[in-house]
Amino acid sequence: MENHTEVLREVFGESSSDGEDFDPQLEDEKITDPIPSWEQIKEINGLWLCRDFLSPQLQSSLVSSVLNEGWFNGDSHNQAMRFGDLPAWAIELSSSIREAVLLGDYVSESMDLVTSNGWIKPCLLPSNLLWREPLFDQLIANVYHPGEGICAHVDLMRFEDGIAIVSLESSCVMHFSRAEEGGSDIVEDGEKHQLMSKIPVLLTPGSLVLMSGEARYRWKHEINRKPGFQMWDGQELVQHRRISITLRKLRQVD
Ligand SMILES: O=C(O)CCC(=O)C(=O)O
Ligand SMILES: [Fe+2]
Repeated sequence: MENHTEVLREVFGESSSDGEDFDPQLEDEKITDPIPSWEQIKEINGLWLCRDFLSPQLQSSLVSSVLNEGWFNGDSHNQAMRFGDLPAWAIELSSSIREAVLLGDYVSESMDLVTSNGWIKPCLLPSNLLWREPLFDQLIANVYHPGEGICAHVDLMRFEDGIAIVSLESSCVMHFSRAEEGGSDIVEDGEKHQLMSKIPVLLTPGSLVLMSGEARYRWKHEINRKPGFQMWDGQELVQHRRISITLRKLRQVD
């Protein structure tokens, strides 16, 4: 962000003091409590994870809001999509995402921008995406029972760049693999194995994933919850129901 003071002023309001210039240092406690901690997935440009995005209370209230929509009342339904006007809770969720990005960028930019080797810290989400209106206008809520997941895919091109996924309930491992075809495949015992290894990312309840740029367009993501695939730290994760909320923006058609 170019001017954080302005941005923070806009989002969090004026300083409570007497009209003096806004001083982020003085405002620290108000605006950085709690500070979201963002982790960059180093192997994949544009992939960020915020593990403490939603407190346990906010997680349960979000689960209630989703279930209260009645989308999953029949056993056969495990996915719901909404376009355009999103439910109030989803609009609130979008605002919290924008806020978490702003706070994350604010915290990292308050440190030295340029490191000793001249490398500039990448931002969480390019500002043209962060400030578009609305930030998101499409949502998918998925409910996964134990053993259920989602095949490797790149999200459809009908959606713009900048995709957010909020995870609730059971933890899972999402794997990322390069979307490029051919090149590095080898054939062994009649099966195709990709030389390129998959990058595992642990999605704990209440976490937020942000995908933009390469992470969104050049990497596939998948969740394989078949036995043996949900390994983390040498242990297989115990599976319960998992709910995810994916937020995206539809591409404008000219
Ligand atoms: O459930 C998830 O965490 C991912 C969902 C997803 O990738 C999608 O709906 O495109
Ligand atoms: Fe996806």
